[in-house]
Amino acid sequence: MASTANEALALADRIDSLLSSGALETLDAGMRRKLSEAARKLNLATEATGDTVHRIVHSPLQLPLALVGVETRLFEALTEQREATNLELANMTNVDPVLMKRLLRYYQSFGMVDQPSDDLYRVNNITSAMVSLGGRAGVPFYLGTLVPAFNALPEFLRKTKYANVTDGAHCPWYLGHQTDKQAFEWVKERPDMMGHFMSWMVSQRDGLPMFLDIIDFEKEFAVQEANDPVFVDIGGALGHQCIALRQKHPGLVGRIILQDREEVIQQVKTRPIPGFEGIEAQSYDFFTPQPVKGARAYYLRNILHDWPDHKCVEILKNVKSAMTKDSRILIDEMVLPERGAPWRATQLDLAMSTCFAAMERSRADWDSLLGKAGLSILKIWKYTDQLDDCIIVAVPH
Ligand SMILES: C[S@@+](CC[C@H](N)C(=O)[O-])C[C@H]1O[C@@H](n2cnc3c(N)ncnc32)[C@H](O)[C@@H]1O
Repeated sequence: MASTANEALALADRIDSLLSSGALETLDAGMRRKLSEAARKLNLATEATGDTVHRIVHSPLQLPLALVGVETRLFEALTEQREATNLELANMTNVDPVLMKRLLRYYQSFGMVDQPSDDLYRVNNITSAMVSLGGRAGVPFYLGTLVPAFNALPEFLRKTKYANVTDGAHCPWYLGHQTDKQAFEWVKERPDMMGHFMSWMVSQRDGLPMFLDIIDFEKEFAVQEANDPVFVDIGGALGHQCIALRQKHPGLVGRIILQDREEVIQQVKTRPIPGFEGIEAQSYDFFTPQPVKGARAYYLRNILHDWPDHKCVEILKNVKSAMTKDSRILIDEMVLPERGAPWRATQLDLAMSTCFAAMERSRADWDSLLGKAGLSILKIWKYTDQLDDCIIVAVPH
């Protein structure tokens, strides 16, 4: 007992000295993650009951307060200045200094800024994350679009007697927003949310490996003729994955084609993101037959997780109708493990359920879904631990 207490005390001291040494910044991403996950588990395993309850009941404050920091440009100002006093930050953001002090007190207590002395605040890794494209887009997008649906989840489940949510026309989304519009239709009518949604699609996996890091696409999926479609990104948003492919393999032979809803393709055509040159953009509804025939790779990233099984079968059958013998479907999605699924994955699973009556899937779920669409899995390449993201290569039986 005494030795465990001594070990724990020594560990706490070592953590304190590591934090104050500045040495953490020299660690690579893998080591930082290992440490972060270990600390997270330790934190939860040692949390006192009162702290747990207060952390959870006040958790709905964190996202709105993050939005205040984003909208006032407080995080941006601190990132630019590296460190600043309360009054300097209040002046830079036009926030009442008394309110600013209270906000900063909250942010430092949640590790969102550092406070090296009584009246000095310093940027840290969390402040920088809030200034990244993901922070600037994800924070307002989640608060405006997903949170009302999240809040309706308990009432919805109570009313449906805790049945699994599988009907895209009847899920907490509609109750939370008091709307009859499906989520993509609702977002389409709100240009600010549409802008955040698209930026979030571009940035939500920033800092993680991508499928092109583990697959030599040019070697695996080459075509001979410049006119042959080599990569069709179905529901590819602004085309960031097409651009990544072009940048990774500048000499890749064949057409790279982005497909998405009309309003998204309009944005791509009028305001393309950098690097889109040479990529084709096509409006296409994936609930209709695929117009590009015989492509080498039909790629769907985070598409099927937006839809319940019966709708995914429709989408997949539409791809299948265009495939020739060399065509492959590349599904870029999570394959959830049966045990110990990562937190970034489980929260997305329930977010998909709440907004779309959809889900993240395990290997058994994928086998069952693809079987219903007349497809089999040829191979699965896993490329992230944080979310168990994989490329599932599927072909007709
Ligand atoms: C979750 S996002 C994924 C975007 C992109 N594949 C990625 O991984 O970043 C879903 C995408 O599907 C598109 N989408 C939704 N319904 C569609 C439909 N019926 N036909 C084509 N695209 C659709 C959306 O506009 C959005 O870009």
